[in-house]
Amino acid sequence: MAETATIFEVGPRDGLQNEKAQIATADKIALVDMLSASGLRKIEVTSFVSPRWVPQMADAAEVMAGITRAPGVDYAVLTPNAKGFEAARAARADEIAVFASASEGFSRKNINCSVAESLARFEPVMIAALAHGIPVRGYVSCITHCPYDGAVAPEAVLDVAEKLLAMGCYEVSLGDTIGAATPDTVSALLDVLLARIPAEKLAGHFHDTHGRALDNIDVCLAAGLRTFDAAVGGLGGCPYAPGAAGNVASEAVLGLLSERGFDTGVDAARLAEATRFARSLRT
Ligand SMILES: CC(=O)SCCNC(=O)CCNC(=O)[C@H](O)C(C)(C)COP(=O)(O)OP(=O)(O)OC[C@H]1O[C@@H](n2cnc3c(N)ncnc32)[C@H](O)[C@@H]1OP(=O)(O)O
Ligand SMILES: CC(=O)CC(=O)O
Repeated sequence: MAETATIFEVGPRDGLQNEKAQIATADKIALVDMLSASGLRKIEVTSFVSPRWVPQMADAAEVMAGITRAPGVDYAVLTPNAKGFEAARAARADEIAVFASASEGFSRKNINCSVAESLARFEPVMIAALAHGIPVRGYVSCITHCPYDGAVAPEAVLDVAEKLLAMGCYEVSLGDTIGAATPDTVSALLDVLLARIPAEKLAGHFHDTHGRALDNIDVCLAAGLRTFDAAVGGLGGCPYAPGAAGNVASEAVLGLLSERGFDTGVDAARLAEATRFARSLRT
């Protein structure tokens, strides 16, 4: 029997958050429903962040209320603080994600605080989420490069990842926020991380700015990681990371994982329908 791997679909959130023109709430809902029908088991739907900071996600509650929940699918949302968590809980998110950075420059630009302050802010979110039985995923952005501070040391990533796991995150997703990672830098990072963290606690989150995302995923696969974030149609970018291009496309990750013999449970034809629709939403 084939070994399983997970595609964590982030298109409706990471993919759409950077679109300049406001995308209709109904279209966002339709996209999530198409993704649900494709067999994906993890879908990051939206983020409960400040609408001043990310106007595209201002309709988070409406999107969550409008989607048709498929059995067996976890619908995830980003929550940067307690206010975001309360909104996520009200919206019946199946899981939430807190997001930190390995670099100070990006942390300040993205969430207006230092890395240490962000972790302190996540503490009450974690406590509340775990008390309500809501699993929490952690992100570490800028795993090899920061658009403001330059190269990032693997030890800085390890420090934040270990703190997120110690707080209670079930998994940490390693964000190559501006798509600057290469197989060599990913390999060097994993050498440091895997000496302290089991591979099943880590996920890869690659942007494809320089066309290296699939090569980087291959390195992660060889190291034992089995969960990869991706955005349908290669949508994506981050409003606070100049140079961040789209996330690696879900359909490309599906192709790679299938080629490598992994079972993802995703129906390629259904995903292709969602891909066409996602591309039509690009502004
Ligand atoms: C790599 C990636 O893709 S990461 C994801 C993309 N980036 C993002 O989503 C950026 C998210 N960042 C943010 O939302 C903001 O930086 C914050 C909320 C974390 C911090 O911003 P600050 O301005 O420092 O927040 P602060 O706590 O001072 O509150 C300011 C205002 O925002 C509101 N606010 C704070 N948090 C939230 C929230 N989660 N949801 C909605 N509104 C919020 C406050 O109520 C307050 O509103 P008011 O001025 O009307 O009173
Ligand atoms: C939160 C994210 O979206 C991760 C990243 O790209 O750094």
